[in-house]
Amino acid sequence: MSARSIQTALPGNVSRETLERLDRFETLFRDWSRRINLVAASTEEEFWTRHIADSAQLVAIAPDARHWADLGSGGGFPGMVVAILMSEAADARVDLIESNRKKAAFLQTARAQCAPAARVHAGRIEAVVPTIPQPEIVTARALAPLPDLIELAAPWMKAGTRALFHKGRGYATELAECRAHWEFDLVEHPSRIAAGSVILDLTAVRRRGSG
Ligand SMILES: C[S@@+](CC[C@H](N)C(=O)[O-])C[C@H]1O[C@@H](n2cnc3c(N)ncnc32)[C@H](O)[C@@H]1O
Repeated sequence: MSARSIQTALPGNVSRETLERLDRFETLFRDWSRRINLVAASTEEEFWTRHIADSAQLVAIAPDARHWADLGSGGGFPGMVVAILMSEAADARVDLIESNRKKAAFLQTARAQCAPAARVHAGRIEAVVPTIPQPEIVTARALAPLPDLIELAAPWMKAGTRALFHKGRGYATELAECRAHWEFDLVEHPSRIAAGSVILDLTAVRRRGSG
């Protein structure tokens, strides 16, 4: 499978240059995967669906957003894929935060070769978030339960940043836990890739009792 063969799962019209960037990212990803764990080995075969298309579906939800930040980016999902898809937008910026030194080195290499819109921060989310200007969208996939994600992104979300969080089947319990401490507007987008999974779209987040 290649970038071209999953183009129907990608948002909008994806240019030839962007498809080439995605192909370059795959080559780099497979090369580095031989030395470090970038995703669970069992999912590498489904690179284009489980990782690229799963990440790319976010851009279809927020096509006009230009400044994104991705928490715990790992091997680049979803942040690096968003950054590649934004490559031709002059004003695009995607901040990727990853504390693992080797994964952050991979992300720096990918930025240099495939994704000029990406900015890689090798550090802990708690320390890096206050150093980044408020993004329009914050994302996270497979990082932490929803209550912890909201706490990590709270400095931005309380100021109006919209969150797009990938979540699997157990998300209803996590939402119920969040509602004990937070109020927010919610849209649940069914995943285009994984049956039963969702993209939780949270806006207007405020802590309960904060007035
Ligand atoms: C399970 S992986 C998911 C990676 C990627 N988002 C994905 O879906 O493939 C979680 C990643 O978050 C990073 N991480 C966990 N806690 C972090 C923190 N407090 N600050 C920065 N990165 C963190 C880990 O190093 C790891 O690479």
